[in-house]
Amino acid sequence: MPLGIDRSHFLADKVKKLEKEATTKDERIAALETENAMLYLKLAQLRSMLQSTREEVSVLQSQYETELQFKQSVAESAFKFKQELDQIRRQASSLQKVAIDLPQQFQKELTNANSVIQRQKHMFLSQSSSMSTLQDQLNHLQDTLQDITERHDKEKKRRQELHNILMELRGNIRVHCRIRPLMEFDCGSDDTVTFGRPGTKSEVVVHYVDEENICVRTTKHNKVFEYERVYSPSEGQDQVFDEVQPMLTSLLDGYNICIMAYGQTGSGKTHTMLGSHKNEDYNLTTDPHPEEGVIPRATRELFRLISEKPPDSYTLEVSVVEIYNNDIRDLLSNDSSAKHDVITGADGSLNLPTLTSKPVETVHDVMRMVQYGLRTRRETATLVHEHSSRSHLVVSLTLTSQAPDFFSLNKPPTPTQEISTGSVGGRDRKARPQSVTMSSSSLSSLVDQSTNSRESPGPGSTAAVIRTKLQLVDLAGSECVGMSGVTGAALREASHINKSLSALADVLGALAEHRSHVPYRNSRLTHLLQDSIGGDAKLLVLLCVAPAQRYITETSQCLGFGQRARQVQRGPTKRRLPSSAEKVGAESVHQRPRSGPSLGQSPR
Ligand SMILES: Nc1ncnc2c1ncn2[C@@H]1O[C@H](COP(=O)(O)OP(=O)(O)OP(=O)(O)O)[C@@H](O)[C@H]1O
Repeated sequence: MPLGIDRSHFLADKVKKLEKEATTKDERIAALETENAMLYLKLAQLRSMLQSTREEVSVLQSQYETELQFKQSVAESAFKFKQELDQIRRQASSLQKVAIDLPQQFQKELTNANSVIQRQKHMFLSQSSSMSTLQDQLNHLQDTLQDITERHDKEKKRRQELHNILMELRGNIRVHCRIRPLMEFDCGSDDTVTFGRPGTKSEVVVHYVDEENICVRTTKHNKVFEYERVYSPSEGQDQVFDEVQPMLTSLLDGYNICIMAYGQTGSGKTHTMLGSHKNEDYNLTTDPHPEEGVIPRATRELFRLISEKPPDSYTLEVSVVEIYNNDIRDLLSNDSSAKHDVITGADGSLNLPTLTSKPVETVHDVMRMVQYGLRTRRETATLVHEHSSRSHLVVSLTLTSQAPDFFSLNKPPTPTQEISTGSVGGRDRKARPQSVTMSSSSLSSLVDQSTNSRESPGPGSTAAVIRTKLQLVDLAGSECVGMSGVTGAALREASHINKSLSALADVLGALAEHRSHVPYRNSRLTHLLQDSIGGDAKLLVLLCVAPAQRYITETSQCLGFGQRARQVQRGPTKRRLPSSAEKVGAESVHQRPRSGPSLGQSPR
């Protein structure tokens, strides 16, 4: 083969091949381009699908996230619930345990409580048995105490009775002592702020110890005084009168009675005997008043006792006398300045023949008479207090029994007493013998007035007349002239008061020491009260004391006076008897030596 032909062939072939290949390729390209377009389309479709898918995915994503969150929160809640559940389970299981233990524990505690109750019950039973033993012992002790108290009271009463009998047998003077409360005027010129303070003049130095003892306590000494009865400052008028009351029955039994208040000025004598100055006119009423004193109370009691007796069997008369500057003045007389004197009768009896004596029928009558007398009684305002009594006041109540059967109305006489009767209203001295034996000098005049005014029982009547007298004495107060600050006439009064009171003390001293001479006549006071002091009246001295230091000298003197009075022994008190009266009256001077020297040696 030639090289040029072959090569063109080859090239033609080749071109042809290439052309074929190119056509194939073009076809291929067209196909590919179609395919590519298709693919683009598809791609677009796919893209839009992708887009929507993406959106869906995003929605789903967000849903998923929401769900995831929800799931998470559910999971969290579930976890929490689980935890709570676990806790509840745990609690339930512990509760279960407790529930299981509880009955056992309860049972245990119940058992314990039962045993405690049993123990307590046992203790209670043993305690209540010891309590009841103690209660029994207490009851027993209380019974014993009550028994002892009753026995003590009985013994005390018995002792008091025996003491009283002994006193009566000896003829002792009963002495009571009343301590008044501290009053504003006890300060004197001191500052009232220091009222009652220790170291001041109003300091309380007089102390109530018990019903029978009083103590004076100062920086220098302590001294105890004993009396039949001591009244504390808190005891009132009624308590004082409770002690006085039994004496009044004696008056109806035929004994003379004298109650005398003694003490320094301002110590409460007038308060005790009449009542408080604060009560207008000392309470001149018929009705009882809590503050009224011994005089209205005694009068009321006398009328009460009389009301228990047959009508008209007793009559009462009153006389009111003052001893002022050693003169006796009749405060019921129209002429109260007239002086009266004690007259000694032929039989030795004492009389005040000129004295006024008024019949009385009610307490009001008596108090009206006393009031009348008080209006003229001398009073002066002193530095101690504004109503200082400047005279001794003696209110006498004379009781006349007109009972024909006196002794059936009263106690039977003792064998030593002589009984006879006299004709009432007769002029024969034997017909009115009791009047002569009266301790007061006013008696004779009273006898004359009353016997004359009485309706006489017919001739041959055997009616007995018996007179007894109640003397109620409010003494003027002893006073320290410096302290009371009186001058001029008042100083003279004070001097008379002090003199008469010291005469009274001298009489008691002489009686107590059984001296042969008893100086009754040294003063009108002692002369007037001679029969009551040295004679046979039942005599009660009411000492009145103020508690303040400023009066210590006067108080000590007063308490000493009381001690001296207690030592006086006058022999048995004599009962008034209708027939023996004159005899007793005539003998009164001579009989006294039997009871002790003091009784027989009164100077007449
Ligand atoms: N126990 C008492 N309770 C209350 N007040 C009392 C008591 N005792 C006395 N008094 C009062 O003290 C004052 C003086 O008393 P009272 O006038 O009785 O004294 P007195 O001793 O009679 O004096 P004088 O001797 O100067 O007349 C009065 O205001 C009185 O009311």
